[in-house]
Amino acid sequence: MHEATLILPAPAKLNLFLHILGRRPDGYHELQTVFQFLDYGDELGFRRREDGEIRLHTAIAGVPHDSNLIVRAARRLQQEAGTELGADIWLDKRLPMGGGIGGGSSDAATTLLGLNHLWQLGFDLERLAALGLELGADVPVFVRGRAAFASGVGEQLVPVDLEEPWFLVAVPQVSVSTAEIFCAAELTRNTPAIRVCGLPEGGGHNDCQPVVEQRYPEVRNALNLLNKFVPARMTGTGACVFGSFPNHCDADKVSRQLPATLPSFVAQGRNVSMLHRKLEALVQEVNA
Ligand SMILES: C[C@](O)(CO)[C@H](O)COP(=O)(O)OP(=O)(O)OC[C@H]1O[C@@H](n2ccc(N)nc2=O)[C@H](O)[C@@H]1O
Ligand SMILES: Nc1ncnc2c1ncn2[C@@H]1O[C@H](COP(=O)(O)OP(=O)(O)OP(=O)(O)O)[C@@H](O)[C@H]1O
Repeated sequence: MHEATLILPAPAKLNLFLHILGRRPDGYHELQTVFQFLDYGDELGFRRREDGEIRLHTAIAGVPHDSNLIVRAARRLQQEAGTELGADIWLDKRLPMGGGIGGGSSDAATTLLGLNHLWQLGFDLERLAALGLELGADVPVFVRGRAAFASGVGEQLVPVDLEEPWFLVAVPQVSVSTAEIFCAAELTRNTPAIRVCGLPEGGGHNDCQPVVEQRYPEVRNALNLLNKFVPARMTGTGACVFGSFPNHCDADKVSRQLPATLPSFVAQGRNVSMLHRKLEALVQEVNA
């Protein structure tokens, strides 16, 4: 990482609710959700190469180099731009995999924006979000960097201005496959569409939660534990569960009461992604 010339965050997201409205003929699900970013995430380092090679120097156990979303995002951007430049990339992985907090998708988005900057491509967010959607349904929101009400398969985004509470995120020690939950016969797919963009009255619900609770006792236990202190909900297709607090101190107090078998972290909800804050600061530095 110390050889990197550009270091950027890849923040986590929460799905504050997740309604499944139906299934499309291609198997993807129509959904409605609200995404908010956390001020906690992975960190990526980049350095330009002149020989066109894309080299990720940090391995993730179980993910081959060429399947890593970081490498796939870099190659896709390279191809789209027709550039002969390449990159060395380093990753400080902090987000749990299969946690429903979007780690892989956020890494991909940071790669698209980071290399767009490093290679001076000048692609706008619209174009980068379209490339991101080819890599995963959750990538566009990370590319756009604004808390959003999402519909379609998660790619139709309307920015929303939410409160920015502190969240306690508990991390059950299990990885949940998004595809497995969306394929589940018992998943309900008939929540009526809400018409106003934002949080529904009562905060909505997560249709994936009952399915995951049934199949993964670790997630059920985490919800039971957290529910003793605060109304708890699962994010995305799990495994992480969260509750919100008005300040850091209250969230921290509860986190210290959770058993050692259930790791957790405290982070603030953010309407503007840390990635975009950092890139805007870089651009201002250059212009100063
Ligand atoms: C559950 C969410 O995390 C909510 O933010 C996302 O919708 C999932 O986004 P993601 O992890 O980027 O998902 P992808 O990598 O595109 O898809 C993983 C798998 O989830 C299923 N999938 C995903 C999104 C969607 N709207 N409908 C689906 O049915 C598909 O079976 C797909 O094979
Ligand atoms: N850079 C990466 N970081 C994490 N996972 C990656 C990466 N590249 C590829 N993957 C693969 O993607 C899978 C999903 O990872 P991810 O951490 O994004 O899950 P998630 O938090 O459940 O995502 P989402 O909320 O988008 O469903 C992993 O199990 C892994 O096989």
